[in-house]
Amino acid sequence: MLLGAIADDFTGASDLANTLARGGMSTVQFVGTGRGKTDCEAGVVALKTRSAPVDDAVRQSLEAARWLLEQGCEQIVFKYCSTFDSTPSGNIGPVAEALLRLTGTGVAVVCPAFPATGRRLFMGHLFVGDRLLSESGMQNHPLTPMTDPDIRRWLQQQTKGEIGSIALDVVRSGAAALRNGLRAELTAGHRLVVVDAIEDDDLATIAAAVADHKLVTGGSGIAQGLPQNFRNQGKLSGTAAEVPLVEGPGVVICGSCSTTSQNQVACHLQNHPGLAIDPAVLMRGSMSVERAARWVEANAAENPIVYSTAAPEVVSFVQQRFGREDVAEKIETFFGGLARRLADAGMRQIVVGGGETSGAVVEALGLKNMMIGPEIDPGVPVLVADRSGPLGLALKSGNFGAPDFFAKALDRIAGHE
Ligand SMILES: Nc1ncnc2c1ncn2[C@@H]1O[C@H](COP(=O)(O)OP(=O)(O)O)[C@@H](O)[C@H]1O
Ligand SMILES: O=C(O)[C@@H](O)C(=O)COP(=O)(O)O
Repeated sequence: MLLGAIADDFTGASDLANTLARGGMSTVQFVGTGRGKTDCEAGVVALKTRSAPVDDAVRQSLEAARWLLEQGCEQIVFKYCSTFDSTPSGNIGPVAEALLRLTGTGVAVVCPAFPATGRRLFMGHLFVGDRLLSESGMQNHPLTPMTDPDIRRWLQQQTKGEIGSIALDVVRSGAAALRNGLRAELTAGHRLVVVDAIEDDDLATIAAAVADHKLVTGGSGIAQGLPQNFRNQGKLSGTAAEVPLVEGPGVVICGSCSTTSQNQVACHLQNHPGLAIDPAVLMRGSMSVERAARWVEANAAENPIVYSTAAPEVVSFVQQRFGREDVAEKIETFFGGLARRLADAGMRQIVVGGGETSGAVVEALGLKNMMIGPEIDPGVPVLVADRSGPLGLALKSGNFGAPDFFAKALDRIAGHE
């Protein structure tokens, strides 16, 4: 393994794995460490640490990094969300600082930009499309409401060290100027440096500037140029793994409440049967995995959807009543159990909406690793795992994908255009 990545959630991991695979590195997404096939050029370890307690997130990330370094990785990427999902008390800052120490790195870039999905960083401020992050809908996220678009200020609340920043004009001056800028930041005692990027070319410049950095942090955009660094050194084989097609039956599970997911759920419901999961009903114990599974099986021929997706006011009402973490855990456990019950009974395609939800589903399925198939929409590939035969998956970030993503994902897993 040449490049090792640690992703703080499962949709983020598949987003990054997709970028590295498209960049020409043979890539595997691991669920936890030390398991399954390691003969790849890039390994992405998917963790579910985005909303975990800080100490837990740091411990798991360090364990993953140590394992990747043992596999021979020359560079470690810490992948977080392109909308910088975190709270003022963590976890991006503490994990990044712990990885700086572990890898003996002086300075690392911080860049969540992902222009293909509208995430652009200018003067340290993050935009989603034409809106500041804090007006993009992300301010209503159920677990990590992003209420400040200034990434320097947000990250500063999470770290012990002082945060540096490099503006777009330095990036546009080229990789050498950026390297000098990073050195100056290090001299000033800034070891995590927020770097502007608004176009793919900016990301390519940043990637070239950090070719010899042991640690790189960012969204998946930052990884677009990294395979080229290894190619320049003649280290890539140029061979990609064959990923099998997987025919149905299929189901969609959505626990994301983002604006994008709300539209995608509504779109899928126009032509497919749906089962809405009311968290209050779940909390009272009046809906069981078995009941939902029977409903899915009765509708299996029509690619049904099971979802807890709801509007912000509905989400905050139920959170006030039962507690934010308790509700999230109940829903995630339910969806994990549902996926396992369905896969045990022969479901071969599972499309999931939401990062935490995807983590719960993949962990409940007990998968070891996943091969990376074709891209469905920017940032979301087909994944194929082995679970008594091939199991086709798509793990969709809450904010990614076209309105018809769910139907398209099921088609793509089966190899239908
Ligand atoms: N109706 C709801 N009310 C409250 N919380 C919900 C509801 N539906 C889902 N959740 C929780 O909200 C979180 C959504 O996070 P996630 O799955 O990561 O989606 P996203 O990718 O949009 O961030 C999960 O923990 C999920 O269990
Ligand atoms: O960087 C991104 O936006 C995604 O890769 C990602 O991390 C998705 O997280 P969720 O929106 O929580 O699914």
